[in-house]
Amino acid sequence: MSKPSRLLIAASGTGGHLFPAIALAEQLPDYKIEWLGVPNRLETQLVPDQYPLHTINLEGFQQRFGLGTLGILLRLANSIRQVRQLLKENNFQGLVTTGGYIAAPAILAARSLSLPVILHEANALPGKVTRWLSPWCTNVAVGFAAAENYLPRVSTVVTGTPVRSQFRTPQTLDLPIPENVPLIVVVGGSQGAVAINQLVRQSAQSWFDAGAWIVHLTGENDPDAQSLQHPQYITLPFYKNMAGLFQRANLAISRAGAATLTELTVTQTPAILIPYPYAAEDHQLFNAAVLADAGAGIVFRQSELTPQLLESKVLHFLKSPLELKEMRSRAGALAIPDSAEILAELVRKLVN
Ligand SMILES: CC(=O)N[C@H]1[C@@H](OP(=O)(O)OP(=O)(O)OC[C@H]2O[C@@H](n3ccc(=O)[nH]c3=O)[C@H](O)[C@@H]2O)O[C@H](CO)[C@@H](O)[C@@H]1O
Repeated sequence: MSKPSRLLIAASGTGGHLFPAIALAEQLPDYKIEWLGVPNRLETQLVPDQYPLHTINLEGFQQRFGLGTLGILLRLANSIRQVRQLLKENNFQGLVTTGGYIAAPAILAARSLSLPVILHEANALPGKVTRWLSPWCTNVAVGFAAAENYLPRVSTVVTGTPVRSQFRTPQTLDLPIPENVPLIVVVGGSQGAVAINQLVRQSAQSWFDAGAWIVHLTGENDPDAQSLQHPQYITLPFYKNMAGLFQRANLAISRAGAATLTELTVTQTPAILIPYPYAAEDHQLFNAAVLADAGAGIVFRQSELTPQLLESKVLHFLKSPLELKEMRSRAGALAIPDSAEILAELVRKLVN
């Protein structure tokens, strides 16, 4: 039997970068996969035990201020050297990355060794590293077709963004929610969103009065997370079974990270989207526009959204099941549920 191919996956920082990479890795059980991340981010908790995690220190390189261009270049050169050494010592045959800062040294190191690189960009407005370095990659896959407009010199393929396998089969929900009540899920990306949490807590009473239940994923950093108590209200800092939750939900109130939006299309969950206003280059607004333009959701900028406006919009949806049904099917029309397999196929072609 031939030896398994060795693949390095560089994905780091947030759930939005990690979950799609984990979903892809799940489709490559015959590969010897190892992970590249940084020491103090979510990968130390989320990367499954079967993938050894190597870390490099990107501090300084990630800071926008403080270091001059020369400082940043020196850091980058140092990171590239570390990744090159890792790739050579372990005889990796290729690299997959989901973008972000970790992608810069990873792509440059792998290409300097002539290894194939597959870059997956989940956002509708590709990040800076993707825009700068995609011409160097062997293959560039995008989650949303809109991203292709920003990568004019690159040949890209629209693969969608991989979702964890649970999203594609019906999941049971281990939360005590009655069967026939409308369910609203509130989620602020993998870190939670304090501003959305506050808006929701101020608006929720009339949704309870209308019979709705709320599952509110607050993130770990909300000091007031426990301030609202109600029999129809479940609050958790983080929840693993997002597939079960989105499948059951009638409506989501959410930030507009690419991974979450992709999941919402796969589970066909209508959404009120409130893009994170401080995201790099306002990229969440571009993601949200993809769903809004397709009629799968509506978008509010955080600055224009008052508790009253949110309250009345949700009440409107709770009274309009037909409208929600149409939004569900429009969300479904955007979905590429087998994105992980499509990307895995690409990996098999290039890394062997
Ligand atoms: C603030 C910021 O810049 N965030 C970016 C970050 O995503 P960030 O991680 O903030 O957000 P995403 O929405 O893309 O992904 C969140 C992921 O965490 C999961 N989840 C969330 C809460 C929870 O309780 N349990 C759980 O499992 C979601 O199901 C999803 O898979 O990378 C994304 C992909 O490049 C970008 O589109 C986002 O804009």
